[in-house]
Amino acid sequence: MPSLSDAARAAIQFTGDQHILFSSPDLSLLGVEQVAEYSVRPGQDVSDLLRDGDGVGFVAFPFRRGEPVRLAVPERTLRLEPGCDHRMLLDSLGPPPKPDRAARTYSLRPVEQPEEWCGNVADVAGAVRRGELRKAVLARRVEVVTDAVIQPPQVLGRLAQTFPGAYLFSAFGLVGASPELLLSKQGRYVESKALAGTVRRGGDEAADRELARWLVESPKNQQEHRILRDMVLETLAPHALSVQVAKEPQILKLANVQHLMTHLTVELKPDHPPFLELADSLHPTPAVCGWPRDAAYEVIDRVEDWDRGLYGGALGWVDAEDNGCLCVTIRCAEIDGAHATVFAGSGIVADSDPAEELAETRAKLDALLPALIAP
Ligand SMILES: C=C(O[C@@H]1C=C(C(=O)O)C=C[C@H]1O)C(=O)O
Repeated sequence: MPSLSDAARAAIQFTGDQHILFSSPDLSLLGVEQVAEYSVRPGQDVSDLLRDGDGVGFVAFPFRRGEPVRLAVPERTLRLEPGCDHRMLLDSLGPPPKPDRAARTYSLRPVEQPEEWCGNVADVAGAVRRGELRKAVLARRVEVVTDAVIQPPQVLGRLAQTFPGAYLFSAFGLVGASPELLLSKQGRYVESKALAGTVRRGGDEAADRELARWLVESPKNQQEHRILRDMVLETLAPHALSVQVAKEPQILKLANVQHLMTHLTVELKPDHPPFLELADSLHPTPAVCGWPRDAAYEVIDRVEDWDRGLYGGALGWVDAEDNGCLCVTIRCAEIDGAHATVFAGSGIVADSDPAEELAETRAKLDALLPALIAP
């Protein structure tokens, strides 16, 4: 297995926790040294900005369409190609600077009161039953307060252990391990791994299989998934020479939950739009917003009195040759010193049960909380 060069190690040591990192199972990128940050429009040609650095930029779409997309261009980007264990990058960050002292206390506080959030779920399910929209994704937050600084590299290291197949990121003030691929592009080929429909894990293989079968046979989850699958397919189809997609969703099994997943591979027409523009046409998908998009935004505005910021957005990289990879910005936390805010959302359709949706967000939060509060 190839290892990092000494120069790369030195660069990483040099940047301490100023690094910006995005890691997929087959490629890890670590941006180092003076990161220039720009606000860009998704249709903008960013290749000149990228060439001011070394040809790669880290990108974050906020949840809200129309808000500027953030592009951070590092002077140097370290790449680990397929075959490398992306955890090597994290390991090579070395032990994070020792906190003044170990954390002794942790407190967790749901920012949205669970009863109120459940009331909103019932309200939105009613709107779906009345035909105002087909699906909306409602989110909630948990605040973590501890008595020592939370170290992003440490959190990332724990997430990498628990979620080895995830898109890991530590960038733009967020740390997370997303299971969902909005879009990746290599030359004329794009891929998307759309997730919607969730069930918890069981205690053993047999229980997992039983729960997965329930998920596959659940009309409510199939409907949530179908809305997403159709939208992704219909958005990419006009640009496609060919599309490969299975008729039925697969099960994606994570450490905390199982999802329905549709994996699409598309060969683009030669005159296809650039990567960020294609990603923008998908974003935000019904996995994090709902459908129709405008009606879902309206419902979210009505019941959520906070700004999702980058949560529910898309995060990843783009290069000067118009290749790139963006995951859906979920299963993540905003870290600020000894304070973190963790996000989780859930797709609401006509027969959503508030208590079940609340339990689903709890299972999703389980992806992050142990990594933040591990002693
Ligand atoms: C919105 C989130 O997750 C999304 C919602 C899902 C669902 O409702 O079943 C499943 C996967 C994700 O696309 C989140 O984790 O915050």
